[in-house]
Amino acid sequence: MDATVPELPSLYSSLLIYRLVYHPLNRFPGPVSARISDLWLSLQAKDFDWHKKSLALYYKYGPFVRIGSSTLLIMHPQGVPAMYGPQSKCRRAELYTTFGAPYGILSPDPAMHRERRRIWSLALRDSALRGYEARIRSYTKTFIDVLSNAAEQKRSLDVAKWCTYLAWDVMGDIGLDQDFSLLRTGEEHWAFTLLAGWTKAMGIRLPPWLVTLLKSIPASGRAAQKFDNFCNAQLDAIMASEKSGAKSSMLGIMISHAGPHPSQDDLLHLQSDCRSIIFAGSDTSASTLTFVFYYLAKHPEQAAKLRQELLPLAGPDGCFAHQNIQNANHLNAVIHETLRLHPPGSVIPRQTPPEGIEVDGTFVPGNMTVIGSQYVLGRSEEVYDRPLEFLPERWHSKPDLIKDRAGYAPFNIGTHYCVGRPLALMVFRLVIAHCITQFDVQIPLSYDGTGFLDNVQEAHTWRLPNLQLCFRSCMTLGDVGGQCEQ
Ligand code: HEM
Repeated sequence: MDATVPELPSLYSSLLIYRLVYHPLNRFPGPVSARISDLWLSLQAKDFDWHKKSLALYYKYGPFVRIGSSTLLIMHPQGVPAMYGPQSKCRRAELYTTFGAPYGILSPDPAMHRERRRIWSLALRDSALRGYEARIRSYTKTFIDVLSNAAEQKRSLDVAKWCTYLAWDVMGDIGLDQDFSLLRTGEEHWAFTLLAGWTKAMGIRLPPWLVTLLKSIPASGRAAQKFDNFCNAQLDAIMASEKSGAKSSMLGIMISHAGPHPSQDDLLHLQSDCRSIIFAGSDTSASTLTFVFYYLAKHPEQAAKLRQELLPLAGPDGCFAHQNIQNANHLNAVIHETLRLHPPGSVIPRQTPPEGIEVDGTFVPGNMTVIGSQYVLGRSEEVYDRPLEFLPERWHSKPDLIKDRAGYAPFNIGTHYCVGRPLALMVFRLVIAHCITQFDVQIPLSYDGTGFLDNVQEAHTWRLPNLQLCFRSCMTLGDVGGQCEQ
């Protein structure tokens, strides 16, 4: 029977007493208000600095912190295999239902996820990646033209903005067979501005029931609908060209898999996967490249080391083939070290199985939401020696600087690990190799760059502030010398 209005106070008091006194997560420490309401997390996340706040919780309470009525933050390296690993029985948490599920690769249904993942893997297998390589090089060349222009004029440029344009152009072309020309025109595209607004709103981490409610309100649902329409239009455009035989993009490969007469379900899967290509593949790559350039500007000795490793691997025209650099130790180490310190998509929720899970001897009850934090693990003395320093050598010549390898999983592990990992790494290697062998990266004289890390925001992926850096052609370094002005 439904509770009547006079019964509501006693219902809420019982709920309050249960959450405060009898709840199975009660033995875990954490702020008292977090025990009472899941809105506590949204209030913390609303300033888009949850990464800093979770680190503060780790320092105050340790690796297990209760951050919601039934939500536990687990910042223990062994929590990674326990929550996400191949043997883990944890499932995707309810949050995923707000990402357009039940269709596409983000579906919480294991069988549906397996099938969509198989199709994504076809679009990202080695032979497909080889087909994408020349296109990545072509956008890298346009990116280098932008850097060269600024270098010739001895002015700095906003690396965060240009890396974002590069990432969007690459994903647009490889993912959707569309040249959005952001690098060439230097102009934003409205669809990406919309997506940025939407991911930022998602970064507030409202409880899933509230997100669903807000999406049903016409005004707030309109932006999401406009973005969905944009994605669906991309799909329609490729389907039209598919009929004339073009299968050169990830989405094209997925469409061709559905056959000449896709069912309504096939279409819904493709629409959802089209959104995932855009959502998962662009901001993640843009922020990683931006952080790489930031660290190379701060650590010129690392840039020199990279150059020394890479120059002998270049072809006669100065270009790099991915197969020649994919095993370059220091290049890979710079990427790993950057992802260790700034993992995009660090907060990944899971639901524990009814029997619960064990993390290094600590029992976590069943049917709870558990969340890891790669950001915190990347800064933990339990996982790394000198965790706050940028030391790529820990990934090859100084392995002692890593204490527990289980803690490093920026692409996640297990059934849901990032299917785009090989593509992302290929893009990073090609862009970094071409840029760092042609340019020296510097922080301008009049801008010390210290505010950059402080002002980075976290909203599912990173939201980056302006990062002004100078690129100086390696050829001209000798004759002019010194740093450029902002
Ligand atoms: C720096 C680059 C990237 C990072 C750090 C990253 C990270 C991640 C992480 C942590 C997950 C796991 C999410 C979960 O368990 O729920 C994931 C999943 C996923 N990523 Fe990435 N990603 C990156 C780039 C890409 C790219 C370029 C693409 C697309 C081409 C992509 C597509 C996906 C997809 C589709 C999934 C869902 C996989 C599944 O559910 O089976 N990612 N990514």
